[in-house]
Amino acid sequence: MRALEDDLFPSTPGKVKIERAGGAMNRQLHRCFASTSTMFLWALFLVAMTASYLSFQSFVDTSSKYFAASWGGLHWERQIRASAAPRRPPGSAAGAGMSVLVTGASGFVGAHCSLALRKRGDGVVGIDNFNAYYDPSLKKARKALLASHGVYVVEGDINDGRLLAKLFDVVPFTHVLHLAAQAGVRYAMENPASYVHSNVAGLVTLLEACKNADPQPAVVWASSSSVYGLNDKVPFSESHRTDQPASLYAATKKAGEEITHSYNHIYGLSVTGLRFFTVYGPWGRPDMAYFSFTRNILQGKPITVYRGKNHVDLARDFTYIDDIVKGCLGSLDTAGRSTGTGGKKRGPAPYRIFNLGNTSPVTVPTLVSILEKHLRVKAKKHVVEMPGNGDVPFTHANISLARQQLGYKPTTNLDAGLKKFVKWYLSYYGYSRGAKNL
Ligand SMILES: O=C(O)[C@H]1O[C@H](OP(=O)(O)OP(=O)(O)OC[C@H]2O[C@@H](n3ccc(=O)[nH]c3=O)[C@H](O)[C@@H]2O)[C@H](O)[C@@H](O)[C@@H]1O
Repeated sequence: MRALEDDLFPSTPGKVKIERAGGAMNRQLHRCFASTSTMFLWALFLVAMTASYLSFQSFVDTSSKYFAASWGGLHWERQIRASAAPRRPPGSAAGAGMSVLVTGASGFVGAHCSLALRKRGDGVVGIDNFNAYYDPSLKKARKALLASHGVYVVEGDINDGRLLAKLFDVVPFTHVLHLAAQAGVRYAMENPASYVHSNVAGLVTLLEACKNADPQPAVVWASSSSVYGLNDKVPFSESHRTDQPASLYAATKKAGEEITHSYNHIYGLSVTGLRFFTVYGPWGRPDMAYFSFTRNILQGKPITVYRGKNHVDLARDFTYIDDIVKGCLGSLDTAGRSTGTGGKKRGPAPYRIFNLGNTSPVTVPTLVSILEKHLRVKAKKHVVEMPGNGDVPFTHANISLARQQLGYKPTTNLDAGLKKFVKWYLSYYGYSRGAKNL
């Protein structure tokens, strides 16, 4: 059965039939149909134009909303300049002070370093994308803490080259402390693309901005102990093999070391890569074992403890956050200048790599018993063989190079560090007030 619309808007065969029939009546009809189809085409054209206009408008709205809300404008620039201004007393022995762009400033290490820099009088501007890899409310709380000390954190991604260029336009940063990354060894099997996005593409976007900046900043950035991968010579020294990564995470960090080397070589960027060894402490990362174990133990939930082959316990060179902060600030203080300008280097610039570890590995079961002691709760342990998910059986740092060149000297052992972590945890999550709001 033909529908009403079929009669009003005949198909092409119908139109042919009318032409064949001839006659005034048919010509009339033809004109009528011709004008109807022209109207139809015009209507279609108008609908298409309106649709594309509307979608363009919504694109413009969304992006301008994003940019207007996140960055740009005179007020924003004033905030950036104020945050970036060093506040060391004139004539201070430590010099005039640095202006540091800290990426991942609302992350664990980023927040601690930003605060330490600010406290000693350096200028700091943060950038963080507040992604949901772990509870963003913890990142917002760190941001609020930084704001209360006069450190402004821009909400944005290191893949946003326009934003980075704008930041360098507003402030001649002397240093970049690049800590933004997709962290976590095992999560790389779930979301490999996020590692490439942040640790490779994001890194290159950032280095491009640094290379284009005038003056070029010195770059200090977070590599990882995981680059040692299957290396079994202990303790791990910077000269050991790092070409056998055990996870995609490790591979992207190793790629970062090679990528930064090329920017150092071609453009004269001063680069210092820091291989962090399992950093822990207050305001830490909820995805890490010491943190999630604490949460589960307090909630009476079981914890999974991985064990290596032949029932050998896994071990880590757990490093306390305050020691890592000292290593980062020592690296910034000793970083030589970048030598490039206008995309060309004028001479060689420093390229350095340091282990920042604790030099005393502790097994995972020992970590658990220290937590039990400080929490005064017994853990429900579920011991399983380490799955093939990128983990390495142990890490152990040789820190001679960092000691020699940065004056790096870790002073907090795991027991003392976890005591501080537990104190913070209980207070942050309201345990001391009996709220248990986890
Ligand atoms: O040193 C580093 O560079 C890396 O340190 C940590 O990686 P990882 O040492 O694996 O730290 P955790 O995830 O806290 O694991 C610590 C130990 O606990 C074990 N573990 C972890 C989780 C779990 O449920 N059970 C368990 O026994 C792991 O196998 C590992 O031996 C960080 O998560 C990485 O981002 C960082 O780059």
